[in-house]
Amino acid sequence: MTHTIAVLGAGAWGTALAKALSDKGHQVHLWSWQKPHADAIQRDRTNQDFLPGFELAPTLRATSDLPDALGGADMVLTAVPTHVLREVLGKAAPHLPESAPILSVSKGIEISTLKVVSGIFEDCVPKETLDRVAYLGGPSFAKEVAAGMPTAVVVACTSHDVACRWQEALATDRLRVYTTDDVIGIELGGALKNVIAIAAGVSDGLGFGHNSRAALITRGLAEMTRLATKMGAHPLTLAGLGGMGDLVLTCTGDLSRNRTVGLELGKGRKLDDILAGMTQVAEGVRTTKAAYALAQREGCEMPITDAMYRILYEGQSPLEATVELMTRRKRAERD
Ligand SMILES: NC(=O)C1=CN([C@@H]2O[C@H](COP(=O)(O)OP(=O)(O)OC[C@H]3O[C@@H](n4cnc5c(N)ncnc54)[C@H](O)[C@@H]3O)[C@@H](O)[C@H]2O)C=CC1
Ligand SMILES: O=C(CO)COP(=O)(O)O
Repeated sequence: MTHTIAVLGAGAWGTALAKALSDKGHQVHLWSWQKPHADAIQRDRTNQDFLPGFELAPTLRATSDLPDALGGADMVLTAVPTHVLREVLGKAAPHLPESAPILSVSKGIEISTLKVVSGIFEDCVPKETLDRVAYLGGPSFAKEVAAGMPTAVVVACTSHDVACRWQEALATDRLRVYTTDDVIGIELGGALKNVIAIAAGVSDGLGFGHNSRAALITRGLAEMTRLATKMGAHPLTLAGLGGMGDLVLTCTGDLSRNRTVGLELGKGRKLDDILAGMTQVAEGVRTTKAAYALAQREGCEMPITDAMYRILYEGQSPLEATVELMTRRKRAERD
């Protein structure tokens, strides 16, 4: 069965998913907030700014008019950076098609409220819409999905029916889609791994080796799991695609924007300079601030996140942060 799907957000991930959906036969309306960008996609049949090199199907229609993008859609996918989601949902809410399943693919935590994406949805859409909203997680670089490389993701939703509808809409022989009801687990896994990915990049940028990176991945997963389970997640979710899977991908894969930020920091560049040279979002930079505050609120020890906070927001040198991390109080592994 094919659908008309509005994809709100024409960055790398929104475009890769829009491409996957339209290649599968769905009618896709891809919304960019900037008219020249939408016009260029519509004219060139590619997204030169965020996902160059991939041809988009003739059935995909790009627009910068939000009501037009949502008009006639029976499914809606949101793919904008977390810090603009509230603004985009505010504008989209009056035009959301009744009873359409919604899928958010953002991975972050809002700094001003410490809310994950489901919390932002709670504030922005009518209550009766909420059980139609699903959340996507898992190791999935946009470029590899666009290139048709086998990828496995997870759709989390409180409604099994909605999760299955997205599973059905997205799945192909190159995109395997699992379902889960653990929304908070998938959301926190996807957001917190970005912080650890920056740390792994810092480690590599400092010239450290595989031992250091493996330690960061493993102890990163431990602190991600500590916070997520405290907030209601199932521990096995964090060991799955949306936790461990995405963590390994972004801590080791050179396509990761978060890991790239870390690499440059480790080499001694300043955060502002690094960000000024980037056109794409590295969610982990903002998420570090939010996760640091969230850990304090929840009384949860997150030493790698704390170290990243000191590097990103207090100007501590990566080397000094490393020494502090390595010499913190001695403890048992499973504490
Ligand atoms: N790129 C990837 O491989 C993956 C990304 N994600 C997540 O998806 C979300 C989106 O990421 P990407 O598409 O990669 O980001 P991106 O940096 O490639 O694109 C961001 C898009 O948001 C738009 N934008 C900026 N300000 C806006 C505003 N005020 N209103 C509306 N749109 C605005 C930009 O013009 C751009 O089209 C993030 O939360 C990211 O963590 C999740 C999985 C994979
Ligand atoms: O979340 C991602 C892949 O699953 C993308 O990671 P980056 O945002 O670090 O590129």
